[in-house]
Amino acid sequence: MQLRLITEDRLGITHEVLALIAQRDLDLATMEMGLHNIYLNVPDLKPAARASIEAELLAVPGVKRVEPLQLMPGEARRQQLDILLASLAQPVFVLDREGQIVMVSKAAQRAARQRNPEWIGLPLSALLRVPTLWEDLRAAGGDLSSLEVQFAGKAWLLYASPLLEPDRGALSGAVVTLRDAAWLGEQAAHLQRLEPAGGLKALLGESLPMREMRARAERMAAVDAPLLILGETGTGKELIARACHELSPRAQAPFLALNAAALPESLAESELFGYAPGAFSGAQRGGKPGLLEMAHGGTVFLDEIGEMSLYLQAKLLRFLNDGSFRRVGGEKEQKVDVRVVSATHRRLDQMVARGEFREDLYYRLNVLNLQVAPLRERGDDVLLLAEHFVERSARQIGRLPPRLSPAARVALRRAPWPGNIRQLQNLLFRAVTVCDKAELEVADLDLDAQTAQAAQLAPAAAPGLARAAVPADEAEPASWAEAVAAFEQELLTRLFPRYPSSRKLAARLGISHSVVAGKLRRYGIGG
Ligand SMILES: Nc1ncnc2c1ncn2[C@@H]1O[C@H](COP(=O)(O)OP(=O)(O)OP(=O)(O)O)[C@@H](O)[C@H]1O
Repeated sequence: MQLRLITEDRLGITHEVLALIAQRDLDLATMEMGLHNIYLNVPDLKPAARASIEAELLAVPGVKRVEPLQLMPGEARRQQLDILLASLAQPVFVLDREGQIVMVSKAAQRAARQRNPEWIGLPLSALLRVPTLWEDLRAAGGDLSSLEVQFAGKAWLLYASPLLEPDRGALSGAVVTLRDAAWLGEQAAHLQRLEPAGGLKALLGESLPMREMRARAERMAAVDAPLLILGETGTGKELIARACHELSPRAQAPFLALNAAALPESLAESELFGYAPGAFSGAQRGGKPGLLEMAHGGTVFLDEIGEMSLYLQAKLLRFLNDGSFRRVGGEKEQKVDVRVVSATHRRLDQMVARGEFREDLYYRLNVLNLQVAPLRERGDDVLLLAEHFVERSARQIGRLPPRLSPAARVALRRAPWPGNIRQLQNLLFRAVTVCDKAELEVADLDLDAQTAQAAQLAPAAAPGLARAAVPADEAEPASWAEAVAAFEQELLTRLFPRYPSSRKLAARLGISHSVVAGKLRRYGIGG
């Protein structure tokens, strides 16, 4: 039987309690002390004898209360620790000051498929076959992160935190956690998910192109094949890719995105395929898994695929052909199961014709495809989205959402939106944060010169929205020359944000620089 004595803080009280137990000829298995507490484990004490010993203990000066106890505090702590070690999802090892294992999580045993491995007392360096592990850990003050090691036949990343002596701060051991590529993938997916997921419901819009696109996306999400999403910049291609992942059987595994245009070739390669130990000088000694490994079982979204170098295109093609690849600087073939969803604002078919994109890769990526309509072809979705963004921006900064004046609605509806939904979203966020009026006027919208001009060029002003809702491209041109001018202006307005100089535009369109410069001046594009 176990007892807890609540006592005063009096010198000699413990001796008197021990003497009393000894007088009764009882065997004391363990005893623990705390402030105002004495814990006794007396196995031979029978419940029937409890009342009499309690009376004797209470007679000791300073003993205030005596209670039965389920578990001694040390035993309770050990049980809690066992539960903790069993609940950790990753292999965890607690090391002593010699780098020897003193505690192990159940996940480590599960990973190694061993029920009662004899690891306690073994140096972790021997188990992980990294002879210098403890020296390296000590040199790093017990603090190491993402060192690649082999354990139970697969690669893990090792993270260590120091255990320090309370007074001297010297290293008294370390807690070492092993994390696999899938865990890293989940973390990266959380970090990449800037907006709450919401499947196809997150894709607002009731226009015919949007309804058709959602229906098609729903069908394609379920088919486990590469998907290519085509559409202008800012039309929601990434949102659609996420929605397709969430609706697919891979929804529980990570969705990881790489923007091929945002990184130089070598960085994009190591991000996507990872690198092997010692691949670069200065890189982490143990190598690093890439997005493909981290997204195993899930989806990798390759944005701006049209910007991918020919070298990376070849490497990606090989992966799409047989699911295998090598890390940068690595010898070993890796095999993973990942669905590739890619997107571009470029005409890949034309790039193929010009030899800028591999034809074989184009067909591999384009097994399924989705075409996303630009905002100017989505009719009244502009207003629906505008109200949504006004509401959301107001909520974010904690103010009441302003109304859109009728004239502001007409202007929004007529603008060509070369940057599509992203442009609309940014413009309204700016307007809602800068202007504190209850109604946003056209002037508050800060439509840039091109957008404002195009809004004015659109069909005659209408009092209601019904007439104003006619898209600019459906208006009857007065003459051939006006139609050509409208086309040129629309094309240059749309391309200018991506090729923001007459030289870049001329190179993109394959015409002379002076012709482009003249037209930009004529249409007042780019200042
Ligand atoms: N239908 C929609 N409903 C609500 N928000 C949308 C919709 N489409 C896009 N958005 C929002 O617009 C912004 C741009 O979308 P996204 O990044 O998906 O476009 P994108 O086509 O991938 O752009 P880029 O070509 O530049 O990579 C995001 O903030 C997204 O949440």
